[in-house]
Amino acid sequence: MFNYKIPKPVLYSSVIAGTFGFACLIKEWIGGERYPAITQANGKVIVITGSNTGIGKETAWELARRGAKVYMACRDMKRCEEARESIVVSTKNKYVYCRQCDLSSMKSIAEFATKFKKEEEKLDVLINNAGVMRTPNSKTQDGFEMQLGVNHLGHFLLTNLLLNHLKVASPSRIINVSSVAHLRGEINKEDLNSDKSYDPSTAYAQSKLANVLFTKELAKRLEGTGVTVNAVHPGIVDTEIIRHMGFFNSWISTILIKPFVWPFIKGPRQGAQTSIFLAIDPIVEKTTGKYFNNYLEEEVSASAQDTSLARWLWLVSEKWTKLQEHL
Ligand SMILES: NC(=O)c1ccc[n+]([C@@H]2O[C@H](COP(=O)([O-])OP(=O)(O)OC[C@H]3O[C@@H](n4cnc5c(N)ncnc54)[C@H](O)[C@@H]3O)[C@@H](O)[C@H]2O)c1
Repeated sequence: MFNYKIPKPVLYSSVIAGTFGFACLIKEWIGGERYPAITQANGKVIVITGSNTGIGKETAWELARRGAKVYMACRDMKRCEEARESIVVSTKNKYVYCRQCDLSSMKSIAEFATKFKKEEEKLDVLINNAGVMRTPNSKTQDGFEMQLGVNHLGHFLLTNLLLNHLKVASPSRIINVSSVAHLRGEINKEDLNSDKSYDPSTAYAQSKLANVLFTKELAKRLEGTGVTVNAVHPGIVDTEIIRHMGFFNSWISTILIKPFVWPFIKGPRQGAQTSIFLAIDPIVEKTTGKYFNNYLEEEVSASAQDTSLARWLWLVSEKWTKLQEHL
């Protein structure tokens, strides 16, 4: 009889390596397939908000790799420049630019749009990606609740200011990065700006529902122009979005919780794939007013399908952002 005992160090390291390998396989499976490399973006002018980190940075990298001229519309110019340099070096595409655009300031958004329109004659793709989550109770420079202001109102104004340039490039596309969190969102008509009471999680869900309602209403208003607009849930992605989430952003969580959840959450590159697909794939050139997750169209919540609510939100957003004065 064969009587060979596996030495303990060998046994333990095999178990660890096997478990790690299995975790990697789960992560790849959860992350989904990478968008296939055939579609190029040469000659396309693309604006991506919040593209110095996370999903936005990976979206910028991939579209630059495919030949697009990418404008990184960011709040923090130092971090934007660092990200831009790394993208230019690794993609060898020098047509990647940093431009200041703080979505918590209507003035900054208007300045960005004016400058962009002087620099470019058309815009092929606008990716409204920037976002904040569960911020402490705070207001933007114009007095909007921070999450509603940055995630929805800022993008509402930016998109409207760039619409003519998108029409010039028609067929062209807008992608709004929303979230599965919209499913539990409600639009609080009595206290949209959370002035009377504030809950960080409720305000985030409201802002992400606003992204879907904006997508639906804008798609209607753009019928016949060749400009499409779709929303996306990127998945649960390991990014800096948790920066305001106390314990989950602490070193204790990094040591005790992250190793166990790591296989089940996407990396930023994986989280960017559906945005990239919606930005350039020919198959969705005419698709508009839809919500996607992992390349597939998905149902949205009942509130997100409420057309009169979408119209109400549009009118309020138009008024609050003083859109007509900016046009
Ligand atoms: N990470 C997730 O699990 C997840 C899930 C669902 C949806 N999302 C959405 O994905 C988008 C990207 O988030 P992420 O996960 O990459 O997070 P992230 O924090 O890494 O990136 C967000 C980006 O938005 C920028 N930003 C924040 N405030 C801004 C402002 N005032 N002006 C301009 N830019 C600003 C940040 O600087 C950053 O570049 C967000 O809209 C988020 O709501 C993320």
